[in-house]
Amino acid sequence: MLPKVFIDGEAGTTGLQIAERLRARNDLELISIDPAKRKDNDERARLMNMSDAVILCLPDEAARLGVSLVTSPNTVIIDASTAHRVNNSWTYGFPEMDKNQRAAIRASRRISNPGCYPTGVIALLRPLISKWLLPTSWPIVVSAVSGYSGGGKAMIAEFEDTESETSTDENFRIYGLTQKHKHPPEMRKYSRLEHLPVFMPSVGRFAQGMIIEIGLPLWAIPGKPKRAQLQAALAAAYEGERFVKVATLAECDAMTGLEPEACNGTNRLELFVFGSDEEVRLVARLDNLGKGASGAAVQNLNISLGFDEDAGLIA
Ligand SMILES: NC(=O)C1=CN([C@@H]2O[C@H](COP(=O)(O)OP(=O)(O)OC[C@H]3O[C@@H](n4cnc5c(N)ncnc54)[C@H](OP(=O)(O)O)[C@@H]3O)[C@@H](O)[C@H]2O)C=CC1
Ligand SMILES: CC(=O)N[C@@H](CCC(=O)OP(=O)(O)O)C(=O)O
Repeated sequence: MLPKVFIDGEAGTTGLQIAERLRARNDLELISIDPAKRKDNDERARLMNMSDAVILCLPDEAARLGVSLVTSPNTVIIDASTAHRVNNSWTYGFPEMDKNQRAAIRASRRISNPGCYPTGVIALLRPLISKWLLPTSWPIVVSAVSGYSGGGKAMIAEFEDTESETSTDENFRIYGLTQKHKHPPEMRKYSRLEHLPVFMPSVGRFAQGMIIEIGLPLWAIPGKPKRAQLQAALAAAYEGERFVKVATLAECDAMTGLEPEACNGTNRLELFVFGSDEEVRLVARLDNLGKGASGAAVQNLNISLGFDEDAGLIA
């Protein structure tokens, strides 16, 4: 019998893209809820408990409630929301983060999908901190820009639907001005930082794709690490990984700019170390709906259910 997979929130931005990646597959059965019953808890519970895996693509509160509906001990939950990302009872669904992480994901029934921005931050910082090239106490400032699909259906309507009450004609804006964004605790925990990073997100008039940047004044860091050491640490950490690509220094030096949409439609995460031995710009690029959400959820599902890790995904 094929494993059954239920996406709760299938009609949302993340859910739709997961369904798109799974619908074409013949190695699993996708269970869909009658749209009229999508907020009926009895029906949700029935479908969840008959499934081998449930992917929650819901706002945080609805995701917490969704988890409480799962009583079957065999059902794996992959939660795309922020609700359980720093909860020690859950496994963080970032397989490339650590050599043991895949095995942890495979053994777990509660997997929390990483946030889109934290995916870039953790991918850049964790190897540098692990190799002692950056002290855990270093003050980190993260600047980032996302496409507007990052804000889900509501933000898509803001940018695309001129009839919407919240319709905007802005092309770009910074946000998260109070430093209360939901992502810094996750960035701190899995990068192994002592302090919360300062987080400076922004959104632009393009649907999908994102860039995350961290500037490091190497001259000020104890031990004065060289740019090549940083690049080598990243390249070593992700050697052999099909979805994480670390640019060589020559590739970085040949570039004069970087746009955020190049990974769209893929599950790729690209990492760059620009600059000199004095100052570097660490950069991550990904599709917020690819490795930042839906692609990552499918990758975790594949690991959890024992499929090829890249089934349904584009590297
Ligand atoms: N968009 C992105 O780039 C990313 C999103 N995520 C996370 O994924 C989750 C979903 O986000 P996204 O897809 O963007 O959001 P959307 O707003 O696009 O979709 C959310 C879906 O959840 C449904 N929903 C809301 N409340 C309930 C409820 N109580 N019971 C059942 N269904 C409900 C909505 O139904 P309806 O609107 O029809 O009522 C909608 O279909 C969020 O936690 C988000 O943080 C994670 C990484 C990136
Ligand atoms: C442009 C925009 O608004 N982006 C969202 C991030 C996407 C998201 O929903 O966050 P998760 O990755 O944690 O689920 C935000 O900043 O809240």
